[in-house]
Amino acid sequence: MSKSYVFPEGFVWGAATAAYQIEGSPLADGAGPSIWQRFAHTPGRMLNDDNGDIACDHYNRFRDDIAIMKSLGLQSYRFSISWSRVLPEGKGRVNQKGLDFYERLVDTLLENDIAPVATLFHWDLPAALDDRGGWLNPDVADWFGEYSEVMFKRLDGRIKRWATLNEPWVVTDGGYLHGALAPGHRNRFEAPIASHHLLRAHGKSVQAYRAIGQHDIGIVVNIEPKYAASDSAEDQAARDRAEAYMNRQYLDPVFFGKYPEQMRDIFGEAWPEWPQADMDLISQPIDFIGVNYYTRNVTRHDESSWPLKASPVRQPQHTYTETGWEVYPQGLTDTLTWVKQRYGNPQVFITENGAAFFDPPKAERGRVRDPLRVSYLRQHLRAVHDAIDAGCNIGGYFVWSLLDNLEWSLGYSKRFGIVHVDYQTQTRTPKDSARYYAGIVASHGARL
Ligand SMILES: OC[C@@H]1[C@@H](O)[C@H](O)[C@@H](O)c2[nH]c(CCc3ccccc3)c[n+]21
Repeated sequence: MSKSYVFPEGFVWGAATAAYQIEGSPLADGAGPSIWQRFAHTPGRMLNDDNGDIACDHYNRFRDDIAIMKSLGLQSYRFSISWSRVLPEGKGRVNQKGLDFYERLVDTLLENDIAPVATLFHWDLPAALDDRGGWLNPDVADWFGEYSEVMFKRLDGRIKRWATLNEPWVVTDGGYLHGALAPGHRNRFEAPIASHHLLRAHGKSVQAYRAIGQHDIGIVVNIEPKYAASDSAEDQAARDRAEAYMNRQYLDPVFFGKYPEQMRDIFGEAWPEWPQADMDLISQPIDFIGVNYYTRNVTRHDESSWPLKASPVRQPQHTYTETGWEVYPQGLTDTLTWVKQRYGNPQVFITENGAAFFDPPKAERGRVRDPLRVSYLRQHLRAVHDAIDAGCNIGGYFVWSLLDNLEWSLGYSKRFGIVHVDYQTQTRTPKDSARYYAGIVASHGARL
């Protein structure tokens, strides 16, 4: 007898996007540049010299995109707010037209019975703040608190679920340690400082919310479960370091008020000591966490890898996506039960889960067949249900992504959308996976 995959009453079905990846018009209506607008116009940083000047033109087409969400039966939509649209210099003067865009977006979502979930920071730091040191300047926490307050005052109540940061790990590892993402630094001493200031900024935003907000606030982290490649002590230690570095470096401070002990092993002299007052600010209570899950990592000790001394071991028995990620749905169940067990079963939303497989640049007679993505979604939604059966407190699921969009420095080469975008005509075409997902939503999982 196969089990029923009907999800609990109130489980929320949604899709996710981010501002710089879909909006286009980055400087319209008084918006200031972000570090991603600057990075994307820096020769050599972006595949095919792609940039977000147009992207999915969502800034102009958001009503059509909301109509698509409605047609799919989505109950919620996770998007991010471009800080420099609202505060062109990152602080001080508010650009009302920038705020107006997000107000129109939110009101149109509500008119269509779609609950907005807003991420305040999804990597696009105002360039004016980067000129002042960005995440390396301790004042950035106050700047983020000020921006948060502007947004809470204008939209709290219509937005009932706020996320402060999207994936501080990626911001630090990509933007300050390895340099593949904006602002493109490669500095072992900067990375821990950026991480800490990101978490302090999270804390200032939560503090601001507790003073004026009436609903829920949390943080979104990417979790990639680590599995030792062998029983050897060095592979186990490598796994522990990798788990501390990616999966615990942010959640341990938020939930326990302290960093994993492995951080000093990893960064050595580059790992500072921080005051307890900072850890108290970082670890004030939140209402939920967003978990972004894509893949797992089978980890071995690797003396040559920097700074982790750990490397992934490829798993040829499994399918890999266009971004080189192993399809491993059990890793999502393992991630959710790990969060439950380690952090006391907090409310979790899967705020991103999805895959890039090859999709054609144009639809064929109004159709885009994406069987691998349909299979990916089925397997991972079943994995979520298994975690709920194991007692995990899961509030909902947001597929990444609603639309094909700008995959950061990989440009438009990777398509994660359940809705296809023809970048030459801006035509949207729901893929087979969108129809599949709509059926899951309509049956609340019964058709899984
Ligand atoms: O790469 C797909 C998406 C991005 O388009 C989103 O903006 C971003 O939030 C996002 N994060 C991740 C996970 C990052 C990650 C994957 C695997 C290993 C380490 C980190 C995947 N994605």
